[in-house]
Amino acid sequence: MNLVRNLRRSSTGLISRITASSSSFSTNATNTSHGGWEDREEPLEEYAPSGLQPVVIGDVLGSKYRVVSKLGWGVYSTVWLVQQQSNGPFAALKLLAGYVTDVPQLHELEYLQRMRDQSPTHPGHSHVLQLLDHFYHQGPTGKHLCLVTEPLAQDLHSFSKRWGGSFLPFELIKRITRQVILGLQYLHEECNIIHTDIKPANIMMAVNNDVFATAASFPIETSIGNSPDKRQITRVRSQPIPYPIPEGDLTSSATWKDVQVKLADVGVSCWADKVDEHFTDLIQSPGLRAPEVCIGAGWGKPADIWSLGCTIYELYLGTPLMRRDIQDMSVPYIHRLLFGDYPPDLVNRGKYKDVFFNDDGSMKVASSERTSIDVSIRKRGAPDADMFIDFLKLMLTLDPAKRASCEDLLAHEWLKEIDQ
Ligand SMILES: Nc1ncnc2c1ncn2[C@@H]1O[C@H](COP(=O)(O)OP(=O)(O)OP(=O)(O)O)[C@@H](O)[C@H]1O
Repeated sequence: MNLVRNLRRSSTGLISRITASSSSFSTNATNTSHGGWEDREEPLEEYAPSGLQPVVIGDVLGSKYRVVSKLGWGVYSTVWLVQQQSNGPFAALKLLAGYVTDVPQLHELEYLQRMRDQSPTHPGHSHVLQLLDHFYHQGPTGKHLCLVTEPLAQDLHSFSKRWGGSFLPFELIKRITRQVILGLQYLHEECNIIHTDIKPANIMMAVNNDVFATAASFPIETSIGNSPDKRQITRVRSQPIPYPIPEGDLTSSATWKDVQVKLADVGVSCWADKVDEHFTDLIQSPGLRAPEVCIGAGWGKPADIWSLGCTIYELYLGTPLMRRDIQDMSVPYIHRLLFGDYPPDLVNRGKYKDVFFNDDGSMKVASSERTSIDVSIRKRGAPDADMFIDFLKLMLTLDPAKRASCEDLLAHEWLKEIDQ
């Protein structure tokens, strides 16, 4: 049951992962049992048999990785900043819950191996998370897969929040967009992987080793609690690494020339030729869910392109296309409001068409209301707003057969002046 609950929560994003903001760096070490930050960390119930493995700062895992701080956590894992020797390079160690090893549909290790080894010279290779090592850790409650990857700084969701009410600069958005598309092209065309959960929180920013060295010197906050089987668990406050905003004119392309982002979290991805073996048809977070997924019409690589469109919209406007707490059932209605009627062919293929559509093909919640994303995009006042709208709509095309591929997107004029 726990497993099913976890799989379901992860696949639909019903639990939002809340990572500590950069302000966590200014906190002092404490040892409180209850308080604010603990509520935003992994629930103690996850430390059940076959669940998460408790970790203490200073632990050595895999005989050589010393735990320095905590980078974050997810529904399947906790993620730690580790170092092999003092002054040595840092790495991120994802310690997966014990039950993950028993789920045949979860192939995170295989995806990461494919991503590392398939085509290292492809321009998208440097825009996907890189695996460095892996091993199994035998703890008192079971065997845990540990994935050692390159360490990254904060994700684009938390980075955008740091800008408060201001928009991310256009030049930065273009650069990020091009890199994410390259990374996705690499996954789709070279690795044969469908990501299934493209969203700002799964795109992370790369920084050099010095940034981790500085971060490693900040105080750590911990708290003691009890697991369901009454073990004493030390929980550690997450300290994702804030991306250092460069000096200079933030509207200039040159200022952002070194920015590098990577597609991360292939935990619920699938092989493009084995979609049927994926553990759920209801992939993606509801607000970024493709029309074909919503109505059960079968999905493939184009579903990632839809989520990519939602992601880029969010980076451009600083606000998601749909509220994060949108209900599964409401999503097709919002699609209609924003983008018009679902194509009849698509509706006819939908396993759940009766949930949303009447026999005559009209939607059950009838509304003549329409709105357009164009207005809010133009309000940002970019000289090339129309070009951007055209670019975005190649991704936010209701019919998956007509949606752009990564290759189409990379050839679009909106990206033409970006060189990396
Ligand atoms: N390589 C990395 N470098 C830095 N931080 C990382 C890295 N990998 C993961 N994290 C942090 O750990 C968190 C959890 O990782 P990840 O999303 O891969 O786990 P998950 O268990 O698959 O979670 P979920 O499915 O809930 O997203 C991320 O949100 C991020 O904050």
